[in-house]
Amino acid sequence: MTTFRTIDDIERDRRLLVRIDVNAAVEDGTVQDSRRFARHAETIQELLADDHAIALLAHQGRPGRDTFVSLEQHAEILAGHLDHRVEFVPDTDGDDALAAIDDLESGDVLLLENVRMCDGELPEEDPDTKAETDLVRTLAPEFDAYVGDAYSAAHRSHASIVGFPRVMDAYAGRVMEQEYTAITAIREREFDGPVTMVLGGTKAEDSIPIIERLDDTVDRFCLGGVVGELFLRADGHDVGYDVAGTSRFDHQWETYRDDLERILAAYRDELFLPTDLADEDDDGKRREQTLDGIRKTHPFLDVGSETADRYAALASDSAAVFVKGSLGVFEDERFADGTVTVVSAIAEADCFSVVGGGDTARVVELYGFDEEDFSRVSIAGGAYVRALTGEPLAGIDVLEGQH
Ligand SMILES: Nc1ncnc2c1ncn2[C@@H]1O[C@H](COP(=O)(O)OP(=O)(O)OP(=O)(O)O)[C@@H](O)[C@H]1O
Ligand SMILES: O=C(O)[C@H](O)COP(=O)(O)O
Repeated sequence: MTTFRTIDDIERDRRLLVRIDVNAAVEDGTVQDSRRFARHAETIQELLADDHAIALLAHQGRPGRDTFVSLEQHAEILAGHLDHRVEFVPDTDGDDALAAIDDLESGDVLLLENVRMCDGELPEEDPDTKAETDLVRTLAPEFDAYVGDAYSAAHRSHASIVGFPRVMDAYAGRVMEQEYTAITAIREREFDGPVTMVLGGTKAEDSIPIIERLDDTVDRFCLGGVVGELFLRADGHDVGYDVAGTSRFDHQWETYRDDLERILAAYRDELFLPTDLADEDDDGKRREQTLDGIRKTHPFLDVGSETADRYAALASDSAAVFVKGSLGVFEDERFADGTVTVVSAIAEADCFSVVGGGDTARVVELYGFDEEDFSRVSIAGGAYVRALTGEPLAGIDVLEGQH
């Protein structure tokens, strides 16, 4: 249930400042992934149908990283998804930006330069402080209303997320509304049957609080990926440590060993661990090993087929399934079987389903799944984890504060 106003509540033909999140993987200066563009295009199409004049605010990367680039190419990619011109202005809140905003007419779409190039944007501060930044003070008077559509950045208390709603009428865009509804379902909905979470990926720091805080809601956690191996190590198996130059395990083990062992003991009935794992043999082929007498000599890159089938059966027999993190390195086809088998079972099952995680949700696109077969394929990463663990999202709180 949403507790904020949405774009359905905006009168037609207004001047709107719309915060989207098209932050993407960037290699050698070039954007690699367009999922977020496609989603925000849906919100923008709806706004265009209502004759609004639209200026878009977004970020890419962070200062000091090589993904911190101009949004010029983002405007082109977005225009492709919209099938509508998107004017790019290489300025965010200076004279050039104000001149372009002044020229905005109904049906126009303008993308301002990377908002993280503005001094006031980034430090995490409370909404009232962010409302005092030059960015907010300069741009807010130019518009009738603000639309917050950047759910995947809603965990950041940045000026463009929390500052504008303090001083303007603010509404949630479709992405914000849909992601919020799907993800908060895990806490707010009663499901008529078991709730399963596929919990993999690389980060113990994400998985530990998810298990602890969703203990009452989730009946089975199917563990895999680096996280699964760390739990296997906690269970006394000879896996879950770095070999062959990897550096994913030992530092996490040192940091989280006590938590992993404690959680395994406390929630053993709900935790499902891999019973076989896959690695690469000397000929570069996939090789599977069961846990009996297992010794890690190569990096394991997927769960084995016995584990995948077991998890798929659990997913098929669930009223709801949430995916956070993959069961293996699905980007390499040889090690996609675990994740793809389970995601296929979810797609076929008649259950409420959310596939999320910044990297993991790519599996849907990469392996040709139909998004319609899931209740939601989330485009959020950090915000997804925070929402699952029940932490407030600053960008949602400010929208709710308007109600
Ligand atoms: N056994 C493994 N060894 C190395 N990497 C793995 C393994 N299993 C899964 N991964 C990697 O985990 C990644 C997905 O999990 P990640 O921890 O990045 O979580 P996410 O929720 O998808 O993303 P994020 O938290 O960054 O938004 C994939 O890119 C995959 O290659
Ligand atoms: O990609 C994301 O998760 C969001 O855009 C937030 O980006 P950040 O982690 O750089 O704040």
